[in-house]
Amino acid sequence: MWIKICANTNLDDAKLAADLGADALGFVFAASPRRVTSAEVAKITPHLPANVERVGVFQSLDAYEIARASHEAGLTAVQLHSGVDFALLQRLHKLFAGQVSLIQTIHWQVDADGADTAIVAAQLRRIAADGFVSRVLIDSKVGTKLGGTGISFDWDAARTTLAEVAPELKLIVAGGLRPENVAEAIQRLNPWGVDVASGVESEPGRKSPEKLAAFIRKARESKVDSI
Ligand SMILES: O=C(O)c1ccccc1NCC(=O)[C@H](O)[C@H](O)COP(=O)(O)O
Repeated sequence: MWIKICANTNLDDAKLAADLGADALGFVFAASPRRVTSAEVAKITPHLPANVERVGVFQSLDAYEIARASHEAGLTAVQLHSGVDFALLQRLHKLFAGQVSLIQTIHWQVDADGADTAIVAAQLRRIAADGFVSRVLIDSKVGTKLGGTGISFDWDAARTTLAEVAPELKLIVAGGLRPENVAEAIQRLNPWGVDVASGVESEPGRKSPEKLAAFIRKARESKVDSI
């Protein structure tokens, strides 16, 4: 199970998450109480173990701005967190030429009445067909809020779509995960990875060492139900 601890804002939290066994650390460049600049991230990334991915989370920037920020911050992956923009994916795929990997976020509207199933399925099929991205992060959209919501989407409604539509994609579940529910999310959705921001914080932008340790341990220990 691949584990990403997102929305890191300082070196101590990032190092602790890496020491506890996180596979990837996220840095939010989008509008957020946890927002960081590329100059701030550039002071953190050189101190992290080489095998830990450094993922920048971006919204509403063009390909050249994302590439410049990634280079300055020392990122190894970029997570596109606004709607799916296939032209942007294609440009970044070409610009990065395999040096920085891409993660596309798809949002599951928390207050939708089933309509999201068809939208998410169509996006997954198109992403798989285009082949620019192998990892897709499924996050909750709450009203107009696109990240760091602390709210889970409807796992039961999503279960069949996520399991069957594009099995070649590596799916990462996010949105409202906490130490208390990450095992259940893994059992029910059988994702390739999990991602958390607010569920391991003591306050916005500060990680809780106890919650971090518990989240990573529970995610590592989790077993999957047969779907
Ligand atoms: O974390 C944020 O504040 C944030 C704000 C705007 C866009 C993305 C953001 N986070 C990106 C992530 O990958 C989060 O881990 C993901 O949204 C889950 O957050 P949470 O529900 O708090 O675990």
